[in-house]
Amino acid sequence: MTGQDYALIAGLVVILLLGIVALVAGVRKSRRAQLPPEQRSPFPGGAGAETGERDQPPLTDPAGGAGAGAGAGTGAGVSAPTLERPEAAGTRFQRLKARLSRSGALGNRLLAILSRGDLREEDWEEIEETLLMADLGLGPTTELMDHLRTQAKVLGTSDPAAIQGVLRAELLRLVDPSMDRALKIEHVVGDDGEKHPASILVVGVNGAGKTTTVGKIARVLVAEGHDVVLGAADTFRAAAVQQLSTWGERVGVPVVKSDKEGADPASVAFEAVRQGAADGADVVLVDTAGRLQNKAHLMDELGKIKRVMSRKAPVREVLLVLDATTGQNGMRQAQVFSEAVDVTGIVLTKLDGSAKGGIVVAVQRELGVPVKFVGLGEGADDLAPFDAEGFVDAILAG
Ligand SMILES: Nc1nc2c(ncn2[C@@H]2O[C@H](COP(=O)(O)OP(=O)(O)OP(=O)(O)O)[C@@H](O)[C@H]2O)c(=O)[nH]1
Repeated sequence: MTGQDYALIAGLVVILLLGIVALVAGVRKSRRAQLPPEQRSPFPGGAGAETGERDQPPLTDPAGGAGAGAGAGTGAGVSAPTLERPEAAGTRFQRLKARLSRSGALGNRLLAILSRGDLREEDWEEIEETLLMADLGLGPTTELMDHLRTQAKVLGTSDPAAIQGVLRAELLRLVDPSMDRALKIEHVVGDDGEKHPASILVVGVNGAGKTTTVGKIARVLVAEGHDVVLGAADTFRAAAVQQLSTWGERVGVPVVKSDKEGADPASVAFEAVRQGAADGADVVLVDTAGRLQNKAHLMDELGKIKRVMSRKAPVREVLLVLDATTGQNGMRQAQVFSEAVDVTGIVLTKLDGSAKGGIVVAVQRELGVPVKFVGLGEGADDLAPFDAEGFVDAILAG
């Protein structure tokens, strides 16, 4: 070959390389175009001025990392699905709060009683009964009734609007707007002195809505511009793993799971944390199997999952998912779960269509930890950060 031939081949190689680079850049750009826009985040470290544009998790299985038979991936195959753009956290409560009022037996009944004007003993008893039926709990109900009666003596009960104002203020005080409800998602510094993703463990009884909640919280975080990894540690129910994979796929979030049914959930949880750190994710959310609080070995298993997840860095949050319709039974669950794994926040699901909003107060009192999210429907974005004022206004709206 002549020198000219070599020059021609070199030129062709350069053109080919440039073509490949342009193609890869084009694919990445079009993928980013499918992703949610940056939003102002209500969470610490959320998307904002500092975070800038960043790559999202890959759509196909990231390589390796299959300790304990666990692997990560969305199962999306070769063709990249169009990613959904989840609703930002800030607008959700406003959109969904009508569902609380619609279920509003509480507001309607209270307003009907108060509007009678001069309240008699049987009216007071009816108010008390209404609050108890809304699962406010005995202690908070007694407190509220005492304040209400005292104020009624001062203000007189011929002005229903004044008493309603007192009722609103008292309910708000009980719901406690001062509680810190932000999800703790700042990075944690591990024993190795390195920054690790915030890991969040999600627990609760069967059917409370854990898997759905993990998927929904992932969407909230993605909408806020965070990189998330999910851990499918509900290895007991094969459908739960598939369910979580679908949640992940829809927003381009990798899901760490095991190929083996009945695999050790602690191993899957550990692998999720490891994968999250390797990917440089912000948050790792781990789903667990539903368990009855009276099954001691299953409660011990939760403790083990948390310990194993904490090997490199402490678990940031343990969220207890409670079905709001289970009423006082939920309180017992809350106590036992809290003893097993130190619950740091509560997610109340199925508050849509339930007149049991008082459980917010009861469960916060019982555990001393805040309700952080409320589930208000089966739609993918029907989970909202809890807003104390909005909540009280909605349940009183009737
Ligand atoms: N209406 C309504 N339904 C909900 C809400 N949250 C969850 N659900 C429904 O509750 C059902 C159970 O949800 P899952 O997420 O599968 O419950 P789980 O706790 O993971 O179940 P196990 O793994 O069996 O313990 C599903 O049909 C969900 O759609 C909510 O806020 N409102």
